[in-house]
Amino acid sequence: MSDIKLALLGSEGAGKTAVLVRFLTRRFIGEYASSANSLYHKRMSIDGRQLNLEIFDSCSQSSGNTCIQEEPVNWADGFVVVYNISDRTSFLHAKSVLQQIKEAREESSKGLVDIPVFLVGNKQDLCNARQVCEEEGRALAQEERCHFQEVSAAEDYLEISNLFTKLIRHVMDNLKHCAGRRRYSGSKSMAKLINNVFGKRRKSV
Ligand SMILES: Nc1nc2c(ncn2[C@@H]2O[C@H](COP(=O)(O)OP(=O)(O)OP(=O)(O)O)[C@@H](O)[C@H]2O)c(=O)[nH]1
Repeated sequence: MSDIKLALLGSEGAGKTAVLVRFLTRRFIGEYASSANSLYHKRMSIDGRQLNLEIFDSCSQSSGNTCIQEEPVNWADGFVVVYNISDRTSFLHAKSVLQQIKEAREESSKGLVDIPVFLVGNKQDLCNARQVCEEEGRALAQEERCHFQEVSAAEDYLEISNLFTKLIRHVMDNLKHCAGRRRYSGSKSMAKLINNVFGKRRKSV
């Protein structure tokens, strides 16, 4: 059984929880009362391999209290960075998060290890209020060497499921590639990035 750890990052209201809940339950729940970071657990099978998935969902309204007991820098094996296509500020925030991940990655691995990242433009159903065009999202993803997909947590299940599957496959390949080496060395900025968003609440779906 492989352990795969993912973290969802993005600005307040971008739809991180909605995207994640869609993936985990196939359902869209309009409102989430959460005001804390959450850790979701799911067992699943991909390509015949059993996986123990842990997904950290950061909450922008959490007090930001920090520190997991284990070394935080080793925590996430992959990231999903979510913005809202009808909110340019959330896109700029996603851009800054991608840059932080990139810096942390460069610092921790000297470019040897790529941490898989998916940039997700959510709320595609609100295209009449669109503030970020799809090409901008794709261009940013190219610049930051990550995957890109626009979705609607409100309307899509398949696309969201496919994007998580793609990310998880990429993480599995990456972990195979890193086997025998230390996954990521101690990077202060990666620790800071995770620490900034990590809380201890746990949820099982
Ligand atoms: N129209 C539309 N609304 C969405 C979609 N995804 C999420 N929402 C709504 O956007 C609001 C915020 O969604 P959340 O999933 O709570 O966003 P979040 O990024 O987890 O927000 P924080 O927990 O505050 O960081 C909620 O009212 C959702 O119903 C979508 O694809 N389309």
